[in-house]
Amino acid sequence: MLDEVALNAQPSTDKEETMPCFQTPGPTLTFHNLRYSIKERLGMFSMQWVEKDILKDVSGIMNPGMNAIMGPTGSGKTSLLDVIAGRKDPRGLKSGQVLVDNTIVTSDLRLCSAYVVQNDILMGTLTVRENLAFSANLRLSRKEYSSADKQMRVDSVIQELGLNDCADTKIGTMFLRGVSGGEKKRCSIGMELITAPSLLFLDEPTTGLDANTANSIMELLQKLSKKGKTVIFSIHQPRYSIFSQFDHLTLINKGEITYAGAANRAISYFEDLGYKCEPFNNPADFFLDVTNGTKCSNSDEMVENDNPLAVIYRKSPNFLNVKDRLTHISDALDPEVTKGDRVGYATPFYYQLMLVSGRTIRNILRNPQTSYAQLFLNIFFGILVGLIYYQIPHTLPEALQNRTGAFFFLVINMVFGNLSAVELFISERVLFIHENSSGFYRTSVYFLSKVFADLLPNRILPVFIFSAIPYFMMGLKPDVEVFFLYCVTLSMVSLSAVSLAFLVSASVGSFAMANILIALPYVVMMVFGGFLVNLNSMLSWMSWLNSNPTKLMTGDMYLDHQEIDYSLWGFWQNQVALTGIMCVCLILSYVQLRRINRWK
Ligand SMILES: Nc1ncnc2c1ncn2[C@@H]1O[C@H](COP(=O)(O)OP(=O)(O)OP(=O)(O)O)[C@@H](O)[C@H]1O
Repeated sequence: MLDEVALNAQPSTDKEETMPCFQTPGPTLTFHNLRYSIKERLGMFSMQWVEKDILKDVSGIMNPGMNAIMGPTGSGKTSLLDVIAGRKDPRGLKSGQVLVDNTIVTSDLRLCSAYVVQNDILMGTLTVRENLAFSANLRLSRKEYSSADKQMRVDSVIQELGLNDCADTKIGTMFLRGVSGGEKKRCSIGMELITAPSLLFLDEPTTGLDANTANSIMELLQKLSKKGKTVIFSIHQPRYSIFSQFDHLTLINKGEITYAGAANRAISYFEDLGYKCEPFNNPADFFLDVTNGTKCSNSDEMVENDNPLAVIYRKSPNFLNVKDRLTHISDALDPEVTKGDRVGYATPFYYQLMLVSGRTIRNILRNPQTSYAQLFLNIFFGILVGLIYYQIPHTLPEALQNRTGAFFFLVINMVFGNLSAVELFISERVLFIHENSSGFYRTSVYFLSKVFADLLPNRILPVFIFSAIPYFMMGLKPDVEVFFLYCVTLSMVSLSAVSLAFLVSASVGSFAMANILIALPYVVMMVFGGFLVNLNSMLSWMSWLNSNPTKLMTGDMYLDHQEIDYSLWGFWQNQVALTGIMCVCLILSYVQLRRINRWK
């Protein structure tokens, strides 16, 4: 399906459109008096919350070029980047505005600007080219770009980023060695460059890379900035060759700006304040030392303050100049005109579903361990049950005991054999959040692609194989209709178990939590299912927990003895109940996926 890029050249008829944002040359981004706070509990068990400001009255201007945000760990550089990129929870923004080319932007800016996250988030089983094609197919409108255009865009991004040699190499997973760290970072940048954005945000693009790779990534960004793009990035401790590529530098400490202006004037700014950068010292290290307070000033002007450099910066000509420009922009601002509120998906629902399902299937085929294990487990347990209960006799007491035992075993296997479904949304949670919040596809598309690509191949087909083996080995009724009903019942049990696993998977972010949550209802159902505990002796106040005992179908005599309704409706009401459980769990899973917090 990913090859769609080369196949389908027909124009789209859907009515969706992308926002034609920020064409070259890159926009100027300004931010005014940003105050961003988070809520923190007073103590571990306290019910009281306090507000902590992580950005305090921050203002600035970023023009086309290389704009670096630097500061010590925890100073707020990622928070500033996220707020101006519209990636941070808007509820935390207590005051301030972000403008792009003098127009207010909403947090939907994230859907039409490019943001490269710190930890590369790519589909590991796909090649570099396939990942880029996925981005191109979903994020370029079919009205404006034919398949050939998209193909050309992918090729030119590969060319531009120097990815020719690894274009057809897989990214790599835990089990599969793939491209190098630098190539992965380039591919992550390429995923964003596919839309030819003129505004590009990057969170610590050099972290985790060796010096040379970091340098080449920054050279690449500089090349883009020279073409007129506005490149804004946070960076921790760059070497000199990287620092010398910055056009504009914002230094931040404890959520306040301590310097903002031309990067090559920062040294003289601090020298004027009495700080001396020794010869051969890396200016970037020098600035961090100054901001951290590790370096002392000879100046008497330093005031006794929690963040003295921020106080001094606010009185500096640099800041007064920024303030002046921001006031002019604010005065000319039309509050009715906003950017970012016309943002829609570039491609229609069915097209997204086709591409995302295609990728999911391709991922399963290239990472088939779970599917093989599922199939093997089903065949193994099918034969095991068949051997244990081989040709069940028709005479009492074995007829009854073996049949109830066999059915209990079959149902338990259906339930516990599907525990692997809990990993479905957990393992790809970060990828889903990133792609969904970047406007690749709708939540419903991702959910349905998982349902189609997992339920059918992994959960229904193996059940039929599993069901058939013991059925004939046990010597149950050789009747097509009865065999069909037996398969339907086991499939429904399997689907209900998978749906419950989906719900848990969509609700929590860790496997440990998922295992605890999934085991609980199964154990309760097993105990109160009527097989392990005599229902008649069950405490009356707990009897509401017991499920319909008609699940134990062990022959007319046994059913009569147990006062079980084995009429037509008596049988089908179990299927209806299982279908109900499945539908409720699937709907709730979708609701949970929608509720996942996409904000940082
Ligand atoms: N969503 C959040 N919840 C709680 N605390 C947060 C949140 N976002 C940021 N913070 C806090 O705000 C402060 C600034 O965080 P931020 O990640 O912006 O710093 P940073 O300069 O990028 O640090 P680093 O270099 O270590 O990534 C930190 O103390 C951090 O713990």
